[in-house]
Amino acid sequence: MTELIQRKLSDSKAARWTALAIVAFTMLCGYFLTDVMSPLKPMLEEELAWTSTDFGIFTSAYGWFNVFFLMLIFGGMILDKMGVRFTGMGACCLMLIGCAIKYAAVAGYIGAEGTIFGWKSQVALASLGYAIFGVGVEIAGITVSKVIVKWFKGKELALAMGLEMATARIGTMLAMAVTVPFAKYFQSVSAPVLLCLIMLCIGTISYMVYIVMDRKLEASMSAEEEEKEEPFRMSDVFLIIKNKGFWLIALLCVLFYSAVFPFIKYATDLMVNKYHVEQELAGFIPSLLPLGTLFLTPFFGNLYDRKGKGATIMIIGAVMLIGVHLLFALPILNEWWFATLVMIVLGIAFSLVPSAMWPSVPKIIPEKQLGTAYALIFWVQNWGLMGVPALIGWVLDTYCKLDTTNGGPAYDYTLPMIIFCCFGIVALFIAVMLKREDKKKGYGLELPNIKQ
Ligand SMILES: NCCCC[C@H](N)C(=O)NCC(=O)O
Repeated sequence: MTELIQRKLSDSKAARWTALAIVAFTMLCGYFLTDVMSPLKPMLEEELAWTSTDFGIFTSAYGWFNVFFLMLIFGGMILDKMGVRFTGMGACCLMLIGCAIKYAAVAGYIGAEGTIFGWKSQVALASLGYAIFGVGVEIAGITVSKVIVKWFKGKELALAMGLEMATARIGTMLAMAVTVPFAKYFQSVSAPVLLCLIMLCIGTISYMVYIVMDRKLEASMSAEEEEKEEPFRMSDVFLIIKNKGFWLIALLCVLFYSAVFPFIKYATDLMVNKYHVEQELAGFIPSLLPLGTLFLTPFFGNLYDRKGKGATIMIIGAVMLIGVHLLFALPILNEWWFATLVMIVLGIAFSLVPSAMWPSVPKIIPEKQLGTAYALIFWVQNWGLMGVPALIGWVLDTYCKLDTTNGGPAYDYTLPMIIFCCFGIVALFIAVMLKREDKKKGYGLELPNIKQ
């Protein structure tokens, strides 16, 4: 009797790495727009008369709808109910709409004059666009995490997640390095946003290609495997939020990322103000951060896949984060080369924690609840991504303004850097608790991901 052994499409190395490359490119385009305005802070102040508070409001808009309208949580539920094809396309459309509104505002096509709710119309409309984009890119993020679990579970899961994050961070790196020269070349602060809009169109087309692959993957799955995909139930949310391990990961996530992503928004300005780097070159130093993560996130992901030690990796990352922000806060060595060295260390910390954190979630939460679990973690994280930039903008305007009559720096960044350092300290505390919880519950965070 001939026995037919059915091979899933994801069993093919070429197919699963191709699927990964396609969705990672979509994320690259999303991350480009996420950070494109950061290096433009000094130009926004000079050309559009934005204050640090305006910049802080705009930056915090990223999380408005995700946090207050629970859009991310709905996104996670939609993902678990409707699947990655529908949700991913919806996320791409939201990114495009948000980016178009943001471009129209920064270019002065809408809201060039007047105020809305007491804010400059331009700031309010650019923020609205960014808030819509924020929903899209976050839902795209959880969708892509689920896509990767679908193709890589029991295989090179952490390496794949690391590579996806590394690719996405090329977007952050481009935003840091090319934005100011690009804006100066076209003599327009909005030109880089237009470039992002074009990139997002390409990213959306790329996701359409993935949809074709996803259909083929499902067609290749046995009926038994498809049946395993039980429908999502509301009670799943309660099961997730009753899980202590979930809360520890969510808290570690918000604290760690609050000390990194909002820092990136101000890093170029820090380089100008504390390390006296030329405005046009200042973005290059923070761009080293995502550059380092390009190689290190997959490297640490691979290490986690093969050797385990996920919880320990997160603890080491948190310790490094504290050291880095302390060095940026201290009034020592205000030299560009020192800032560069410290930024490289931050790049290592920023590779360690995500490479272990995201692949640890499927060890704590069952696969059918993963979309919702990632969404809930991103939701908690978005409180930080929304609140911290606004807090730093306000702190800069209120406590850190310097006398600029002799053309010196405009801000003293000591206090903002101490705030970032405090997030690192609490993150370390949570990471230690997570390791203890893992020992108690046996999640297997210290074990390798690859099943022999
Ligand atoms: N600058 C992009 C923000 C994406 C936030 C997203 N919720 C996330 O944390 N993704 C994982 C990562 O490490 O980028």
